[in-house]
Amino acid sequence: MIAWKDIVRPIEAVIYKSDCFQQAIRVMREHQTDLALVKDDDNYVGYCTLSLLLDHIGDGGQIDETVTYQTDMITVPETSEAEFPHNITLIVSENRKQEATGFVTLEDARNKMNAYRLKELNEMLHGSGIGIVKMNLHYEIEFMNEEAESILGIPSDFLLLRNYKTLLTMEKDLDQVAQGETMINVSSSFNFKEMNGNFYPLRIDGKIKGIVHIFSLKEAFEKAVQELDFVRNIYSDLHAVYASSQEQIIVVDHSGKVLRVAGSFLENFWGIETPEDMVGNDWGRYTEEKKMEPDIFNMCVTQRQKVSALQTTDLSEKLWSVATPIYHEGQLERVVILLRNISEKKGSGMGENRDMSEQVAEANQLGNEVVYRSEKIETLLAELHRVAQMNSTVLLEGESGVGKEIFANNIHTSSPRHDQPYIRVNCGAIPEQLIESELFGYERGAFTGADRNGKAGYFELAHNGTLFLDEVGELPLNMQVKLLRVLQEKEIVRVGGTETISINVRLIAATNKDLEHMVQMGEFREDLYYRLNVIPFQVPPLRERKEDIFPLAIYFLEQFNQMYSFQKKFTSEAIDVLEAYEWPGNVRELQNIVERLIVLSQDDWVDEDIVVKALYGRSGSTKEEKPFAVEIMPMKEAVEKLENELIRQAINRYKTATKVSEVLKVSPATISRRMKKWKGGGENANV
Ligand SMILES: Nc1ncnc2c1ncn2[C@@H]1O[C@H](COP(=O)(O)OP(=O)(O)OP(=O)(O)O)[C@@H](O)[C@H]1O
Repeated sequence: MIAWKDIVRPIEAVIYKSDCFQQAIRVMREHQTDLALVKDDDNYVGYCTLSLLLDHIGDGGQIDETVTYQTDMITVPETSEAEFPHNITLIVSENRKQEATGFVTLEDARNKMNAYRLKELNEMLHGSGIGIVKMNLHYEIEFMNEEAESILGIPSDFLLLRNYKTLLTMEKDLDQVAQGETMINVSSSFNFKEMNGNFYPLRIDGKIKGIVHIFSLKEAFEKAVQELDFVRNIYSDLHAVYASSQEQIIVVDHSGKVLRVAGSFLENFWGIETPEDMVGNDWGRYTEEKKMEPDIFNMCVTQRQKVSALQTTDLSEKLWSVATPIYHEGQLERVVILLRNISEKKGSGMGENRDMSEQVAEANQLGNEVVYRSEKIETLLAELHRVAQMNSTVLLEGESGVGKEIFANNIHTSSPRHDQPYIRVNCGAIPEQLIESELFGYERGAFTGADRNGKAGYFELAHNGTLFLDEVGELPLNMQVKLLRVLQEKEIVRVGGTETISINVRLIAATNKDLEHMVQMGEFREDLYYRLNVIPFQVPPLRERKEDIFPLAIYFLEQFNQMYSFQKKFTSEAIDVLEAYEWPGNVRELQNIVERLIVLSQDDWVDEDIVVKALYGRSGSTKEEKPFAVEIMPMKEAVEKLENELIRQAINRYKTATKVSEVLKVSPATISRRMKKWKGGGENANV
């Protein structure tokens, strides 16, 4: 605000109402001014100007006559804001004691105000790259800011009062602006500088008094437009990412006001229909209503660090949250809260919908809980549960470590046989010569070293229950014949015995081999294959159900935390890296990695860096070695990075350069060239 005291000048030339013209001339001469204030006793009642005196004499008046004066004058408090009154020419300011402290004519006041404003504008625009030139209606430059000087490359001393119109080269006609037209986005050049800007008519009291040119260097302008475009693209990309993410992102300012809500909105949790309903509200409102507990925002603000927590909502659902504080110059500015719905991670046990911590607790006891979130596993489990009610043989196929055993166990526990024995046999782990006696048992004295009393085999032990033959593809051919016979006749004869024993067993077989291919190669009996393949199920590899990585990682983390008495947590970036990995070793590999991470991490946070190191055998902190992530970089570099990442992932999955080239539809030479480059120490040398 500009106050009157900032623009008035001291009162010096004063005459009295009763003084004559001669006295007025003397006072003005003495103070070298053309204006004197007129006083009546202690009050100022008007002012007398030199032109008034001249008019008086010109009209034949005498100089010894009593002075005449003007009264279009007001008195204002000196601290009030300078605002221009109508029909007034002179303003006198006074202090609290109502003593006059200064005066100013309206015209002077306007000029001073303009000078102030220009100074302020100049300061505001300092470093902004925006130049301002003000010219009068003769196009003479009357003012230019420092930015204009530096853009034009010529000091204002040299340019002031020069004709801007003749200096500037442009296609448009400045006369039109002088007539009131505003010109936007006009290209012009001056002193070899290309500029882009707007011309405005300058109106004072409704009349056009000049022209203002506001401009920036064209290259800076174009760069800004490109940057804006870039930012806009990133913004819409981010929105697309948010929209497809399974996370909820809430940005809260330091005072607790919700600034932004993005991502898959967790409508079920709070009964809030759209993200907009939340923006502008106080975060405390949601915690007061016990929408989520504990209050992750408060935890983050008080602990002044990134925190994570399992939160319960008022509908008893579970969220896994990470709150990250953002500081600016040491002050907390915002907290970014990332929420994941983990209630949807269903446990399979008898179809209930249980949350993560219950699953963990139970699984710790049982160790056979199926943790998942993907549709694929949901469908698979639903089918397994249906099949579990019957007695049919089930064949579980899938890569090593996908969880076949856990699904087999699940069939048993959800079948009517669940309170009967469940026997698991790893066919690949029993020495060949013992397989028969292990499966079917033996009679006393059947062979040297055998138990004196004889022993029941797995089939007998599993009577009325379930027998799970894991790695069934490892059975030698002669055993396959015997197994087939048992399956057909539903009876066994112990080794060394003669008596047939009826058995009622539900068989589940599993393999990570391609049994059909083995049949073609003569390595597996076709008749047994069809016997086993009554109801086949494919357990999909982890890379085809990436949604399961997060719940599984948290599940194993909790298990190992308990085992090692740790309280470690993943950062969300660490989870991102886990989700981006291809997991050739499937869930077993994930389980092993989580254990390694928990043991290796130095503090309570398992971060991105350590995960990258564990998965790729190198540190994530070296820029080139990070797994692919969107970041701002030169396009060429980004393309190469993407190509490297594609090739790396393809190698992880398909192992050979020929297959990789087939999948990526490039020549094998391209792949091997790139691999050579890595080996030579270039990017992704550790792939
Ligand atoms: N969905 C799951 N939820 C919880 N744990 C799982 C899940 N899937 C696999 N696991 C765990 O991962 C490990 C490997 O699983 P499992 O042994 O069942 O795999 P598999 O397919 O039978 O492997 P293989 O073919 O090598 O025998 C086990 O410790 C198992 O408990």
